[in-house]
Parts: sequence; C-alpha cells; structure tokens
Amino acid sequence: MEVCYFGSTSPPPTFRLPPLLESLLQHRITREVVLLLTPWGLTLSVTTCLLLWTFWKSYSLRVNVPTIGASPGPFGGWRAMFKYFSHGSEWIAEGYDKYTPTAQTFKIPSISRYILFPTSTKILEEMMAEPDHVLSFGEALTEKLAVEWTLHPSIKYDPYHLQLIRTKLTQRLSTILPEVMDELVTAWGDGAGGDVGKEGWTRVRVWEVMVVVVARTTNRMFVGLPLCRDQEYLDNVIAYSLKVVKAGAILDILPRFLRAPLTNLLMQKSHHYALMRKHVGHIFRERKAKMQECLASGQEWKDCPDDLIQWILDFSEEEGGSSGSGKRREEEELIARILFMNFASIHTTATTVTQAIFDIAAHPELQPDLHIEITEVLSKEGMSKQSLTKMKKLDSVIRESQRLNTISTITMMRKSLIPYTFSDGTHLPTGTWIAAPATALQRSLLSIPNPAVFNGFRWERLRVEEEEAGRPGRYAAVTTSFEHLVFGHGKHACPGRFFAVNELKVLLAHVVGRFEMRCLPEQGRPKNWIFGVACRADPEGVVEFRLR
Ligand code: HEM
Repeated sequence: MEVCYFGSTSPPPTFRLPPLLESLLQHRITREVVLLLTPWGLTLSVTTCLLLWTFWKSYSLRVNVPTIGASPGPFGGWRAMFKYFSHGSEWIAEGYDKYTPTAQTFKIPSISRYILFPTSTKILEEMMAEPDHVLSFGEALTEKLAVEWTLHPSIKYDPYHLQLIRTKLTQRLSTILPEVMDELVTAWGDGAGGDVGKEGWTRVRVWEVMVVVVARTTNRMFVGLPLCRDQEYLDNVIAYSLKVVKAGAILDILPRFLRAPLTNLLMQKSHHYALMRKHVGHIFRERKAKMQECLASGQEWKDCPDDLIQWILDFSEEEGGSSGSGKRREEEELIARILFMNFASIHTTATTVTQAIFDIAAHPELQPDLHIEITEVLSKEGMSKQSLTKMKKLDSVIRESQRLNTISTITMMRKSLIPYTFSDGTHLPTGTWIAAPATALQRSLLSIPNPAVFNGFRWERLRVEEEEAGRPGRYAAVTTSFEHLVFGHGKHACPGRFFAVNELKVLLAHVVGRFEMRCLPEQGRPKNWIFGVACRADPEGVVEFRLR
C-alpha cells in the first residue's frame, strides 16, 4: 500500500541538527539547558526567578535600625529566614533586652520580610495612634494570611464582621450563656466521655476534647442547633481554620499570579466550600426567602433566630448597608464570613482554655479556692454575665495563664502604606512591617515579683488594691494595655475578647466545679510548642481528672 505523507508520496526529509549542535546535545549540561526551553522548563524557571525576586524585594527594604538574627554577609537576612521558625521568639527577646536601655527599634528577619519592633512605649503609642491608611493592621493581617485567596477578597475590603462582633455579639452575651452552658455539658460528655473521673483518676488529652467543645459552643451562637453538633460541619470548620494559617503563610511568599492557581492545591478550597454550601447554603437561602416573605406581607418575623447567620443576612440584605457598599452578597462570600469567624475564634479559644487547664492542673493548690469561688457564685446567682464578673480568682488565673503562654509573641502588627517617620527619627519606607514585642513587654513592664513564674491569683490581689484606689478592671482578663497584649491593644484589639473570656469562664467553671485535676507525675505541665512567633498548647498533652 502506498503511504501518503500529507498529500505527497515521497517521505518528508529527515530533520538533522548541524553536527556541532548534535555533539553538544550529547553533553549533560547542554541537554538540561535545552530542557529548560520546554514549556514546563520555562514555567519552572520563570517561577523560580519570580520567587527569588519576591524574596529579594522583601528583604531589599532598607530600614536603618539594628538587626537581630541575620547572619553576616550580603544575603544574611535572606538565609536567616529559614531559622525564623526555630529562633523567631528568641530573637525578639534578645533584641528587646539589648535595645530597651537605649529605647531603640530593632528588626528581625521573618518569612519573606523584616519585622520592626519598637522597644519604647512612646513609639508604640505613636504607632497605635496612626490611622489605617498610614499604618494598617488590616493590610498586615490579610496579607499574612493571604485572605483574598484563602477566604474571600470581601473579608479584606469590607470587614463588616467587626461591626457585627462589636454590636450584635456583645448584645447577645447576656442571653447566650445558658445555651453555651448547655452545649458545653453535652459536648464535654460526648468528647471526654460521660464517665470521666467517676472511677478515680482518668487521663484526658485536653486539646483534642477542647477544640471540639469550643467549636460546638461557638457554633451554637454562630449557626445554632442542630448544625453546631454536626460532625462533618465541625470537622470542616476546624480543618479549614488550620489550613488558612498554613496555606496563608505559603501563599504570602509567592508572587500574586501564582496564588489563585495554587490555593486549591494547597488547601482543597473547593472541597471545603462545597461542604459549607451543603450545610449552610440552604439555611441562608431559606432565611432570605422568609425575610422576603415577611417584607412583602409587612409582618414581623416573630421567632427570627438570633445567630451569626442572621446577623450577616440582616446586614448584607440592607440596601446600602452600614458598610456603604449597598451590595447584596454572593453565597460564597456569606460562607467565607462564617469560615473567617470560625478561624478567628476556635483555635485561639481552644488553645487558651487548654493552657489554663494545664496551669490549673500543675498548681493543685489553686483548686480548692477556685472551687469555692465558683460554687458560691453559681449557687447564689446562677450562670449569668453578671455572675461571671464575680469570679475574680478564675479571671486572674485566665489572665496569668495567657500572660505566660501568649498565643503569639507579637501583636499589634502594622504595615506602612506610605512613608512614615516616628518622633525619634526612625523612618519606615512604604511596605515596612512593624509590631509590638508582646511577650517581652509583658514580662518587663510590670513591676510584679517573679514575672517569669506562674502565680494564679496575683491579678485578683492586685485588682482588690486597684478597686480600693478607684481603678476597677485594670487587671481584668479582658483589659488590654502594653502590660497585657494577649488580645492586642488599641483600636484593633481583639473585638471577640469579651465573648471569649466569658466562654472561657463558663468552660473552666464547669471543669473546675466538677473535677480535681493533676498533671502526670512523669510528664509535669505539658510543654508549649513554639514555631516562629506562634505559641501552641501541646496537642498531645494529658491531664488526669477525678470527679469531686
Ligand atoms: C482567647 C481567645 C482569643 C484570643 C487569644 C484572640 C487574640 C486576638 C489577637 C492577638 C488579635 C490581634 C490584635 C492585635 O494584634 O492588635 C485578634 C484580632 C481579632 N480577633 Fe481575636 N482572639 C480570641 C478570640 C476571638 C473571638 C472569639 C473572635 C470572634 C468572635 C475574635 C475575632 C477577632 C477579630 C475579628 C480580630 C481582628 C480585629 C481587627 O481586624 O481589627 N477573636 N484576636
């Protein structure tokens, strides 16, 4: 049979490379260079160049303050970046001790950028006073977590959740506690087991139980019953919160154009959002329909739920809403808002309650007094917002535990959006990051005896003195200052802290009221896990519980 070569009967001429090039291609190095010219090779080379350029660009910001942690040499900061995970917190402590006597600001290399730390509270005051278009908290937070990709751009550009937390959540505090209590009791029973401590000392992995208890109690207020008990929904919001931190850190160092394609690969975003649509999407739709029905008939929705889903809907359905955007929001954005609120609440609160339980177990001498305070208050007044304010010993233990196990050794992060100069002459070019060395400040600013040692009731005693001097609340767990930066300080201090501290008190009052606790003799207080500037309670840490 005759073979047809695209209309011609003669075979095409064989393409031959010039002999010199052919012999060059035999050589390994040349082959690899040629390989780089293939589409994959080109993509890889361009990406590598862009990554190097991104790193170089981040470290090229010249800020004339001393550096801690960078190795000597032209790429010192760049190389030190890899040591940041194991040394970040140490560097900040070292810099603080070294530069506090001269009130200087210093910097450390973190992943993809230098961060500056003022040691003088005067400079921190100036930093706090600047508006967001000069030194921006939102820009730093959303960039660090790559919020536009890991969650949704609207979280960055329209942060109306702040308003919801400050108004709706705060108003709801006085009525939510019985529901929080109810959820806690069932969640504790389901998680730790209903017969914990009945037959003597029982070992419990505190973090494992607490992360679910906190997720359930928090979601009782966010999405209500029965969804707050749905295992698939809970696993989804817990897992996604962790992925936001991890993927955010990776996306933050990548060039912008790579972020969108890589987000799904890093965190399976579409899978998690699909699960959210399955669980929450229909609730949004049903409630919107009901709201429209009420609007059309001019009737009030009598048993309208009072939860986060409804607050978001009320806010976003308002034409021209208080954000001024006037947009009705897409379902994806509404879902992202629920995920963001879970991200902000669950791991922070679960870590804090786990740390407090570790500290109470490690200090059994505190337990009888705590037990008396809790049972007295509850028997006289029951569980309410007012009665919780009377648990001052418990409040003091929470504050002390947070002080020594602060969730992040730095807070009050800001990014300069325009060039800025402090009163001491320290100049920040556009794009500089600056933060408060929270843990170091907390350990040094207060003149308290043995600041490095856990002393559970120290704040309760100081509060009594302060109250007598007419300054109530100065040492309460929710009160922020440069001496207590666990929730940040100033206009961006954590808006959820009032709810968080109430929730912590309800959880701890339940646990301390019912159980004695002790650490394992062979283990002692479980040690913290430190990565960079993050401080986590040991997720494997075990405490023994015995029913009173
Ligand atoms: C014990 C639990 C918690 C801890 C330790 C904590 C800690 C923090 C910290 C350190 C900040 C940054 C402040 C700064 O650096 O100046 C922050 C911000 C924030 N927190 Fe919390 N938080 C907790 C619970 C919550 C809860 C329960 C919510 C929501 C209900 C929440 C919502 C937020 C939000 C929305 C921000 C950003 C504030 C802004 O953009 O101005 N947090 N939190």
